Amino acid sequence: MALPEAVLAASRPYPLPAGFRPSYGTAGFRAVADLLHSTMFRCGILMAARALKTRQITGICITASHNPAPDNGVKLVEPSGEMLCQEWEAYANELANAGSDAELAAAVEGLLGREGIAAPGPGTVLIAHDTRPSGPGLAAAAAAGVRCLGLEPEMCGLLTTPQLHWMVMRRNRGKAAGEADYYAALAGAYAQLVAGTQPLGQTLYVDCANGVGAPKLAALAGQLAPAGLTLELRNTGDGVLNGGCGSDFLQKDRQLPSQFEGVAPGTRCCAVDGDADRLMYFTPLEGGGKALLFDGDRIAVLAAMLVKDLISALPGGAGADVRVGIIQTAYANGAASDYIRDNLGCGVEVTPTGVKYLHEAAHRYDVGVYFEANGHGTVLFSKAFLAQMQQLAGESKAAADLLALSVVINQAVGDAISGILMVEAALRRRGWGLPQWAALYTDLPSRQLKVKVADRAAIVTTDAETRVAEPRGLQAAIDAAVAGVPRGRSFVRPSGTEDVVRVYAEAESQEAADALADAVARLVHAKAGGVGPAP
Ligand SMILES: CC(=O)N[C@H]1[C@@H](OP(=O)(O)O)O[C@H](CO)[C@@H](O)[C@@H]1O
Ligand SMILES: [Mg+2]
Repeated sequence: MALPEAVLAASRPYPLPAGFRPSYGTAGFRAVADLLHSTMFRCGILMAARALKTRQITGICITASHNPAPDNGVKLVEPSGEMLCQEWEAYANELANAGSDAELAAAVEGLLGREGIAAPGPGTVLIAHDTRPSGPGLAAAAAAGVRCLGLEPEMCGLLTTPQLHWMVMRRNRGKAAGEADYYAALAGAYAQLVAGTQPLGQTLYVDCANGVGAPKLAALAGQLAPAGLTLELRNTGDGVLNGGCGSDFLQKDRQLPSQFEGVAPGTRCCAVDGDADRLMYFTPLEGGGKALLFDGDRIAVLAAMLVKDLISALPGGAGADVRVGIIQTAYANGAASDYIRDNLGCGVEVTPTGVKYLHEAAHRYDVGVYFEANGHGTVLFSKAFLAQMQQLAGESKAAADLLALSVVINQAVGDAISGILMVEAALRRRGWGLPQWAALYTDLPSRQLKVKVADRAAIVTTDAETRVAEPRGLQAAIDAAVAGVPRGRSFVRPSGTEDVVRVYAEAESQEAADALADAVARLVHAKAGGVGPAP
C-alpha cells in the first residue's frame, strides 16, 4: 500500500484550521462544527487503522450530544461496541493535531508501523451522525479518511449514538445488526420482562430534545404498545436541538422543558439528550414551571433493585455469590450514595467523570450498574454470569428475565431508549408509580457552577476528582469553606468537554448549597488563574 502518498493526496481538502488544537476529551472530540472537517478526516484514518489492526468493524458517530446545535463532535467505537480503548486516544490526539499534510502522513506511517498494520484486510468502519445540519458533511470527511487506508466505509446515516455502538457490537459477534433488529430485540425483551404484570396505565411523555431520539423512538413506539407501553413524543424536531429541552437542560435548570406546560403535575415524563444516550425522568411540580427530577443516581438505584430482586429469585442458591456493583462519579448526590450503602447491600465505587471510566469499573462485577448523575449509564452483565443464566433459563423465570434485561439494556454503552424500557419494566414489576420511586430517598440540594480560568489544566485532581492536588492551597481553602456547612460537600475539576472549571456543591438546604458553590467558585477564580470578573 502506498499509504503516505494516499494520505497526502486525500488530506488536502481537510487542512487543520489555523490555531485549532483539538483535544480528545471526556467523550471524543468536540468543537464548533466548522472547525472539525480535518478532525473527522483523521478520525476516519484512525478508525480504519483500528479496524485493520483488529480485523473487525469499528464505528464513528458524529454528534455533539447535548451541546448546542452549531457544535459537533465525534465518538469513536471499538470493535466490542464500547468507546475507543484509552491506549489509542494518544494516536487520536496525534493525528488530529498534525499541522501539515506531510506531518499527518508521517504520523499515520508511525501509527501503522508501531501497531504492525501492514496490508489491507477485512474490517470496515460504520459511520453515523445525529440531526445536526453539519452531520452529513462531516461524515463525508470521515469517510474520505477511511478510504485512505483502503477500506470502504458503511454510511449508516441518521442513528442515535447507542444504536451505532450496538450495531458495531452485534456485527462483530455475527448477529443481526440492522436498525429493525435493534427495535425487535428491545421490544421483544421488554415484552418478556413485563409479561404477566399490569400496565402502568398512563402514557409516558418523552422529551426528545429535538434530536435523533425523536424519529428512533417513533419507530420503536408501535412495537411497545402491544406490551402496554404508550409513548407520546414531544420536542420532536420542530424546535432548536437541545434548546430549552432535553435531559441536560432539565438537569441543569430543573425547569420544565418546552412543550410540557400543559402536562399535569405527577405525570410520568422523561427526557433524552441530543444523541439519545442520556435519560432523565421527571414530573411537573405543582405551581408551574419546575420539575421534580429522577436522575441517573435514582435510575441506578431502581436498576440495582430490579437486578437484586431477580437474583434473589434464582433457584438453588445460584444467586448467593453474584457480585453486583454500582459505579458512580463524585457528582452522585450524597443522599443516593447513602441510600445505596445503607439499603442495597452492593458495592459502591466512585470513578472520575466520563463513562469510559465507569464502564471499565462496571466490567469488574457479575452485574455492574453504572450511571452518571446526568443520566448516562447502563447495566453490564459479565459473560460468565450470562452463560450461567443461559443454563438456568429453562427452569427459572428469574434467569430468563435476567437474560431479557441484558437485551433490553444496551451492553455496549449507555442508551436512553433502552434505559426507558428498563425503568418502565422495573416500575411495572413492582407496581410502582413515581411517588414510590421518589420516596426511596430525598436528594440533597446541590448547585453546579462554571468558572473561566486562563488554563484549566492548571487544576490537577486526585481521589476520583474529589480533591485538588494543584494549585497548592486550593484544597485546604475548599475544606475550610465546606467545614461547618451541614451535610456540606464540594469539589472542583477541569471539564473535559468545555473550557471551564466545574464547581459542585451540596448541602442540607438549597441556600447553603448555593452559598458554598459561590464561595468555592471564588476560591477557584482567585487561586487558579480566573479570567474576567470574580464570580
Ligand atoms: C458534570 C457533567 O455532567 N459532566 C459531563 C460532561 O463532562 P465534563 O468533563 O464535565 O465536561 O460531559 C461528559 C460527556 O457527555 C459527561 O460524561 C460528563 O458527565
Ligand atoms: Mg449524549
